[in-house]
Amino acid sequence: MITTGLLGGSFNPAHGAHRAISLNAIAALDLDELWWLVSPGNPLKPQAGMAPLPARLASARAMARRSPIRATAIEAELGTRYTVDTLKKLIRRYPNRRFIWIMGADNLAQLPRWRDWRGIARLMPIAVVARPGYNGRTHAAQAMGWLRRFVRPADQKAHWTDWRPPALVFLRFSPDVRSATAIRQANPRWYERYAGRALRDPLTHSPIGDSERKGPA
Ligand SMILES: Nc1ncnc2c1ncn2[C@@H]1O[C@H](COP(=O)(O)OP(=O)(O)OP(=O)(O)O)[C@@H](O)[C@H]1O
Ligand SMILES: O=C(O)c1ccc[n+]([C@@H]2O[C@H](COP(=O)([O-])O)[C@@H](O)[C@H]2O)c1
Repeated sequence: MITTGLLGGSFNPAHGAHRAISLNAIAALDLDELWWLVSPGNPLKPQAGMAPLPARLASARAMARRSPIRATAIEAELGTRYTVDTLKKLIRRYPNRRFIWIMGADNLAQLPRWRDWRGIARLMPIAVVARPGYNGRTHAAQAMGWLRRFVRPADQKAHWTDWRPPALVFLRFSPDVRSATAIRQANPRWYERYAGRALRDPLTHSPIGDSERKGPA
């Protein structure tokens, strides 16, 4: 079994905190690999301000260099946008892997708005990474109303492959305030440096569509 963490995101763009939490999660959860699932489009985020997928994937590839992190836009190939659909397909497609879903505490807060979020928790264990400004108890009260009974002690995190989902573990690394929002505010045209690149997905080797390279509306 190849243990594989999954960090889904917009990566608009990828930044140092993505890398830092991923490397820390690899160590904490004893992962063989961690995949960044660069989303074709978060169903809850507006299209406006979202850089083209090839630029976001290119930024993720650059940020993941020389590490066990693999940046992929596999959802574009699978034709999925909702996490529950993606995870079902990945489990079917990679039977020799054991997956764990990883997300920042900000995403735990909005999890009840995701399609079939309890179904997601039944598919694989979930690791929630602390993020400055998001306190699990106050911000994620709704999600925790159901998930609290499945919380595992953090000191057992390396044994997550023994857990039968639903199972949830909280990971606390040194707090990292970096965010894609701050990067976009400082440099709204960050994606221009990646314009015009022919791109193959590092995981699936499929060409990544470049239909709208112009940039955010
Ligand atoms: N500084 C951070 N600490 C903990 N988790 C983070 C941090 N930055 C991003 N994440 C997590 O990484 C995943 C992908 O994040 P995303 O691509 O949305 O970056 P972001 O910085 O949150 O973007 P934006 O500011 O545009 O919302 C999410 O699960 C998010 O919670
Ligand atoms: O499945 C859903 O309903 C759903 C709703 C909102 C976000 N997600 C996923 O959550 C992950 C984090 O997204 P983001 O934009 O906050 O980086 C990414 O993989 C999205 O596809 C999934």
